[in-house]
Amino acid sequence: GPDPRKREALIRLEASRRTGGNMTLNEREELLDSKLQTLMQHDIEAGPFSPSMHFFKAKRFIDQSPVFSLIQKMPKGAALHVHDFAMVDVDWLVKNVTYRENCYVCFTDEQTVQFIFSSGQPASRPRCSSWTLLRSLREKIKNSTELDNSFIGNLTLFTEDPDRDYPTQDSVWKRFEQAFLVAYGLVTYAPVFKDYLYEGLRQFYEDNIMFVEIRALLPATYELDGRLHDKDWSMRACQEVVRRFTAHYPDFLGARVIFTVHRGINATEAVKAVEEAMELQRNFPNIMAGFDFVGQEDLGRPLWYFKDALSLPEGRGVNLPYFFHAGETDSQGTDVDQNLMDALLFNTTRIGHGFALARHPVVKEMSRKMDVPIEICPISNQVLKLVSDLRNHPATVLMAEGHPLVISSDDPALFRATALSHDYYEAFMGFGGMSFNLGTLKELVINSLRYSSLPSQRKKDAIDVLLIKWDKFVVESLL
Ligand SMILES: O=c1[nH]cnc2c1ncn2[C@@H]1O[C@H](CO)[C@@H](O)[C@H]1O
Repeated sequence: GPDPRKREALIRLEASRRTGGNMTLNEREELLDSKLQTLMQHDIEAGPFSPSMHFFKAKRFIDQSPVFSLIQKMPKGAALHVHDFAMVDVDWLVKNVTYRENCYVCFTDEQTVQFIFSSGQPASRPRCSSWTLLRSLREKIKNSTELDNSFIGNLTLFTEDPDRDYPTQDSVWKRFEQAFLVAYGLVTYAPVFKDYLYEGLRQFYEDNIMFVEIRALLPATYELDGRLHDKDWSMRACQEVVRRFTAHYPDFLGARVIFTVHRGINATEAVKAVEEAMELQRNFPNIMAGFDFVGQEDLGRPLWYFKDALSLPEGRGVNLPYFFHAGETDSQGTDVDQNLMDALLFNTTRIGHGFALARHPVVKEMSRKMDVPIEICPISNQVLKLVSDLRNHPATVLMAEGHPLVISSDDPALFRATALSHDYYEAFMGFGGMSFNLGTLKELVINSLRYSSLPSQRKKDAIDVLLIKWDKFVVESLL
């Protein structure tokens, strides 16, 4: 029969390969780890949470889990994959922003709403009721709770029965893009744009995050009289807000912007976008991190279609880092399914999602050799219907193999999730079950800074600060 010692050695070898498997834990960390293992065991056995449960149903169970509360207190380093207008809990948008002066609402024929701030009656829009000043509407209906709840419903995807409400990927993506449009009129009002970013950083900081990279469309912002501001204004606004925030919270390291455009644009528009990105990179080197495409990958153009635009920086000797979304798809063998390969050929710094990676063995090897990490966003992948049971997520395999990766949250506000903690919980409990331990979490949080776009010295300092925070977290969690 098999040699038991050889069996032991193989088990240890395999454990050492997985994410965090090679982390050496000190005595205190070992203590916390055994406590953590007990808590995990309890969550797995006592239920009713299971990684097969949709996040919208699982959330109230996760919220009561002691593992979750430990993860909330854990310093999480950086959030590297989040979208501009999906950062702030929508309660803030409704309770704070829509209660400001000069806020108008109109009701669309698709059961949704639009907002605008204006000093006078705004020009009416097609397929939308005439604009009503929210203050007058609220005075008229007296009790605004129902109205406010309907706004919250419009701004998120949250529902009791996600499978009934979103039967297909296309239907959930349609609602998803609609929700961004509802927020649009609020967050592009210039004063709100700044306040939104500040509040977003505050909510991320509160979730024990030190640094954020934001995928931002940088749309024109507007003033009460309709005057518009351009991307330079938005970048300066980001710079100013980040400075103000870090002055107030000195242990926060800041935020950087990955300029994004929709992948539905044509080749000429792409050239213009890449040129704009190069200019932003030149003018705002501290806060600008690079360039990416967004939107539903299956419906958009493949990366290879944009090859001329994407080759411009190299041709001009300009450094424009790429952070491409790729492989956020179930399609196989289509042009879009080549995006993973092309992202690497264009020297992407990281890969957003990479859900299709397991089906591309050569790309997988390349990304490992090039040390290009995959940004895994478990809740987003579940809500947008790439996977239902998280135990079937390709990240289970990637983490078992110790593939370079980071955990992020994509659009926490739309999923009613915390900045990063719910995604960490889902990844931790879903992708590894009892095979994960404190070392897994430690490697994930270190990865988040290691694979950030911070320049190397700042990165080193950031990891030092993180490790000090980590030790403090370990000690405090043992009390
Ligand atoms: O997971 C994602 N994949 C691709 N695009 C996304 C994802 N989440 C959000 N957006 C895109 O980001 C824009 C707001 O900045 C949204 O309009 C949406 O198209």
